[in-house]
Amino acid sequence: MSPILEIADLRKTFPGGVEALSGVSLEVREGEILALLGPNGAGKTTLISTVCGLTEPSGGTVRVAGHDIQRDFRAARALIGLVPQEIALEPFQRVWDGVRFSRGLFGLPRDDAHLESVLRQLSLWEKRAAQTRELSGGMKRRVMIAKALAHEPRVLFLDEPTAGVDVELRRGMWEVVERLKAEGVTIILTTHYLEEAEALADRVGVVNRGELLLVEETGALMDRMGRKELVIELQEPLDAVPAALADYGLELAEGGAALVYTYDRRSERTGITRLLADLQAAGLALRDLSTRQSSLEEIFVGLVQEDVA
Ligand SMILES: Nc1ncnc2c1ncn2[C@@H]1O[C@H](COP(=O)(O)OP(=O)(O)OP(=O)(O)O)[C@@H](O)[C@H]1O
Repeated sequence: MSPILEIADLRKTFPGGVEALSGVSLEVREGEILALLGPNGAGKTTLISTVCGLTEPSGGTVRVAGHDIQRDFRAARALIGLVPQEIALEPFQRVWDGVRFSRGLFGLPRDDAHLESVLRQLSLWEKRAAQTRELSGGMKRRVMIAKALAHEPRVLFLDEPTAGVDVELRRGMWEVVERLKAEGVTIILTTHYLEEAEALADRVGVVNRGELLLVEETGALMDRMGRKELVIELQEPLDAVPAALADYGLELAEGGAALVYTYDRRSERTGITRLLADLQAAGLALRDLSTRQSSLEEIFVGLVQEDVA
């Protein structure tokens, strides 16, 4: 299947000289959720704005379902829904009027059944007659999404959909995103929350200093980069790692009451069996063993540091 979004060597240098995008290439498959992760100022919003035609690229091309965003702007833009970072709504506008207006902007015929289904999907149907000023912050965000979906786009951009919202609202937003995916909408979201990418995304792209460092299946990224730690709790605390165990790169933790061994869970030989035998040979009595996997957060920090080095 050909990708729904094709970005090739996209560049953006702002007047004043900031190079926000320095040659980003990316293909997004229809129906997937792609999360773009990156620190503040990495270029995520610029990437989205450029794809959506709000910022003019300095170079490169963007095609949406084969339509070039510059040469064939109207056709390309009609396929895109954009939910920007900032909530921007008319305080006195009623929810229903707002979504109808958004659809009208694309010159589409009235389709109340579609708008009703969008509002229901976002749990806003009961609020259709409310003015936006009467809504909670979480509802306002959902109204922004409803407006972005009013013209039946095939690709939806969500720029930090859960920035600054509490855990419950964040989970509610994840459900919304998953429902949209089930409807066949391709979703590209930016986030600072690594658990969000891990929970939602089929693939993760890491952006740093205007470059896309990698794009990879979320699970494969975890597998490839995921280190595991074996935490060995000891009966008696230690002052230092015994010299006989120096080869394992163990770290003391919990005030000497635990040793931490880091290994690659994909490698054939993790070294755990030998380590346990050597622990016994060194006369150490164990209280408990546990393992934990490095999170996407640790992977991400590692990647960005590599890029800086
Ligand atoms: N209109 C503009 N004029 C000049 N520079 C800009 C403009 N918009 C963004 N930049 C610069 O481009 C770079 C990338 O910014 P961008 O907003 O795309 O980052 P981001 O990854 O979305 O960050 P955040 O996570 O903080 O939203 C930054 O250095 C920013 O200061």
